[in-house]
Amino acid sequence: MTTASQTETLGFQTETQQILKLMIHSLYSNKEIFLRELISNASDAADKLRFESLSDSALYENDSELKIHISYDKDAKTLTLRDNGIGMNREEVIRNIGTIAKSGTKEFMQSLTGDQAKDANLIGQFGVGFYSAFIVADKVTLTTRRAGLGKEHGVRWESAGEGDYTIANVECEQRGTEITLHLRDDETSFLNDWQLRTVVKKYSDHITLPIVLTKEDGTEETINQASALWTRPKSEITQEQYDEFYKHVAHDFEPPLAHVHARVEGKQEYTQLLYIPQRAPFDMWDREARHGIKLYVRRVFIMDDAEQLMPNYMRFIRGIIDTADLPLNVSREILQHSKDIDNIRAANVKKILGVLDDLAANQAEKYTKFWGEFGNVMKEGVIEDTNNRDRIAALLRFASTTSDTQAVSFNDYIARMKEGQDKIYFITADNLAAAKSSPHLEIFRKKDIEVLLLTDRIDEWVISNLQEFAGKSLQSVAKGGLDLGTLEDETEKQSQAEEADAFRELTDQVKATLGERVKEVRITHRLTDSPACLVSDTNEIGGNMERILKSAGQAVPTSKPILELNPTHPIVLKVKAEMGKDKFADWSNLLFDQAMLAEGGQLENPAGFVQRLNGLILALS
Ligand SMILES: Nc1ncnc2c1ncn2[C@@H]1O[C@H](COP(=O)(O)OP(=O)(O)OP(=O)(O)O)[C@@H](O)[C@H]1O
Repeated sequence: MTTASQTETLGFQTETQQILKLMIHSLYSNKEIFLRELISNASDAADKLRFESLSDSALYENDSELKIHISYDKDAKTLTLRDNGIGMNREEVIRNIGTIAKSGTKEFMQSLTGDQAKDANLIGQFGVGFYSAFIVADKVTLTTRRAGLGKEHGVRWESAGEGDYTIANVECEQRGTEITLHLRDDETSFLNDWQLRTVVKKYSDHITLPIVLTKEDGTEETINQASALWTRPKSEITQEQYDEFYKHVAHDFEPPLAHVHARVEGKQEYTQLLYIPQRAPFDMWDREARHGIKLYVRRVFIMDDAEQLMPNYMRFIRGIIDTADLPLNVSREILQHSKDIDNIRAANVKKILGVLDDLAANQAEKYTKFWGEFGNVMKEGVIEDTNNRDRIAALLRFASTTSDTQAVSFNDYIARMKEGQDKIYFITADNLAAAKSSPHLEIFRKKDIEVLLLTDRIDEWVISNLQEFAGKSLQSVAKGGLDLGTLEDETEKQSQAEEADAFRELTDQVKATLGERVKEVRITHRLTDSPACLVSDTNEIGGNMERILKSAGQAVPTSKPILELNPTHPIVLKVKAEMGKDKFADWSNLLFDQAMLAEGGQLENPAGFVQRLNGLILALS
């Protein structure tokens, strides 16, 4: 039980201390942002109060004019921010202020390099929030009372930002949170009307609540516009204001990559202000990741992370939707079954795809950055969003035999197709090096036909969901018989048929030797440099997919590969000459094993392979 004034000294989590230290060092050159962060929190606290009051208006305690106050005391060298928002109870203070409890904290700590410039970027991305106060203050006192609790339930938290903090229960007349920064001796330049006005204007003009400064002469002045940014006409909003608003809603430190702002009128009425971040958040692959955007109903904040407003594959989009069509008491459950919300989500997706189309067409550098950060998530869209599949497919970028980076679109590929080529060729592999050196590419190199190199795990699913693009079917170069259609002339086809006959006895005998390890053995002309390769049947899942599924612990139907031999390769000719002799079985197995290794597979019996290899080397020498 807590008694009034119960004082405790508690230690920060280890991570909190480390992050704090790093933050103070790395953000020092940009120290004024602490004001933005504290104002942003105060504004969120007001939003939360407004929302909770919808179902319990007593929470306003006869004080419904929500505001943020800034005042300072030159003699005491203190700067104070006060809000009459939701406030916190003791437990909430310990949980929210005493820890940096975020998903991704561990990943974040691991990603630190020790290089200050690099880490400064990362810390901004991670989110600095309340702790940025310690950039300029050597002591911070936070006094707060949660709306609806009696005045004896106030809490005072105090810390010098080193190892620990104290927390005590105090009487607190006013609901909300007051934060006093005891500024370091060299940070007193903030104790100045002009300086405060300038910084607030720069970073926090978009804040919907009035920010009231008590000036040196004791008079008060509202120093921001205090109207919701998204309700202002686009022509009156500067890029900088859009950027600062983004930082507030996204808790990001860097400006966004792009935004879209639109008002929809007619049957439904709503405003969209959506942003594409520059960088993927740390928790993008975390199941618990933040997802969705802020929902407002007629400018009243309703909820954060309204995941119904964005499909999963656009979970990195931040921003707000303000609608006139929902009741103020709308809940997450209602959102799940709302036709209005479905329509807004569909419209959001269209808007974001529109922005991406535009970046891809007109701002290549930005699009490349986007793809690097979010490409793998966008690929989920091909699987998830059948309505927009073709549009998303056009936004995909791949590595190919002409590009080591993921920069080739299907349209680029099609534009470079050879005369007579009617398929989009690709290969899937575990990594780029394996894809590039795959024997399956040899004939394509020889004929100068581009092949897409797909090395992300999700690519297998993307391809099987797409099947074709713009009427051109997607063809794995490692599946089925090689059919280059009109890319081959009649004489080539003729000589291939003749070779298949000439090698029939060999292929039959290799098949007899390998038995159950292979489905079939045949002659191929897809190889120029390698003696052999494995392919899978058209309807089977393929080696790469099989390995992915196995490593994910899934039961995989066993499919036997087809062994193809290169009739012009000296080793194959050597094996042909060995027919009927002692070493023939060793040679046959060797061909199979090396083909398996070349495609990134694993041998069932590696020691047996080495023994055979050594035996053959010795026999040759
Ligand atoms: N003025 C305030 N009133 C009420 N609660 C607050 C206030 N300031 C902070 N909090 C609480 O403390 C939490 C932590 O704040 P902090 O600024 O460190 O992180 P954040 O705002 O959640 O995220 P970020 O660090 O990305 O900005 C907030 O989520 C909120 O619950």
